[in-house]
Amino acid sequence: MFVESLSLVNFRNHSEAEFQFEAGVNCIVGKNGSGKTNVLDAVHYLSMCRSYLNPTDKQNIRFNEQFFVIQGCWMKDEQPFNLYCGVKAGSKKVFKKNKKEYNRLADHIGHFPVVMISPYDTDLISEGSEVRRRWMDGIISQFDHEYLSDLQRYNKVLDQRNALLKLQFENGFFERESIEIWDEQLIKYGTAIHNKRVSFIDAFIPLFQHYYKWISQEQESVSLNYESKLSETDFRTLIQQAYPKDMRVHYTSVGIHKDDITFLLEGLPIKRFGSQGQQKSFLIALRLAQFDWLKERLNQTPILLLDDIFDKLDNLRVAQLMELVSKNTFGQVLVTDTDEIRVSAIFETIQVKPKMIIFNSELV
Ligand SMILES: Nc1ncnc2c1ncn2[C@@H]1O[C@H](COP(=O)(O)OP(=O)(O)OP(=O)(O)O)[C@@H](O)[C@H]1O
Repeated sequence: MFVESLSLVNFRNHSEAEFQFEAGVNCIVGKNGSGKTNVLDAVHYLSMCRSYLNPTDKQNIRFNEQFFVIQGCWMKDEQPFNLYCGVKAGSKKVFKKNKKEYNRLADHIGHFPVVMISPYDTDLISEGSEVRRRWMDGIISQFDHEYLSDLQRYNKVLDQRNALLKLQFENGFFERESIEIWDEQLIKYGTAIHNKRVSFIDAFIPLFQHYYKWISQEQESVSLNYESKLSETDFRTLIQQAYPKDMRVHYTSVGIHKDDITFLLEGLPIKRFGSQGQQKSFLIALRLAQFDWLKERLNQTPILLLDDIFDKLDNLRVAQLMELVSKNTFGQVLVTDTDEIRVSAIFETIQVKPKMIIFNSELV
């Protein structure tokens, strides 16, 4: 599967732009701020129905414009698929496959997979638990649509339960029976989600450890620890125990919306104890494992988007990584860099001839 062409109108800094890609390695080269990452993000949009960089659709419209359109032609099993995403200020996002609009965006997820490796991945380590939950949910949802609907239902019920807790608090009374109405559904969806998260992390760890060892060439041990109160106590007991607290804070204080994943290096949180180099290797290993995971589950090779990887690693590591991803087991790769000479030299060392797309920022 690969993206053959892409056209952008008013998407971030691109007023109008068209790109043709090859099925193998493609290199987008241009100055800082010329819009290379935005091209990768447009590919991400057509795959995941949302931006990798900015989850608020409207903020991706070019400044002072009213809409953006991204269109792309994907080749999958030798069939072309025309994907369309349109966002207009004040209207609902429109997403189409072969001119037919989706009723539910969830139906698109998992059919045109991509994996992005980006400098913003550091958020996975440095930011709060929500970012890590979103990462895990994003992967599981691509191959398990039941998981995605359970998650959507869970979040809906959670919002309703929280709204009721708040309303009762504002009106100065507490009526447990009316809140309990929401508990059954919360327990049902929450427990199913929790079980799937446990299985995912268990199966994902060995893949991730394999890639970490490969990229770091070090012997240090790394792991992922899924943290959830539901692993110690069943959700029903937790919810009942939490009533006094929920009443006080007027929101639901236990559940899978509080889960986290700790990234471990030698058994300690990498956030506090890992060097910058170790953190970079950790994140790349996480993404490569994600790639393998999706490829196996979806029976479809994701497109690999490598943003600014050359600034992240030393030349030797970059060459090693490029050699890996240029092999047949990886499919289409889109790479960005600022330096044409550097990027050409690296690909020459590994005897790969990428398609070069050179940005002339004046055209943007
Ligand atoms: N909504 C928007 N409208 C217009 N321009 C935007 C919008 N959002 C971002 N930009 C512009 O896009 C540019 C950044 O694009 P992008 O991150 O793709 O560049 P890049 O070529 O990847 O840069 P670098 O090499 O520094 O990573 C910035 O100039 C930014 O101001």
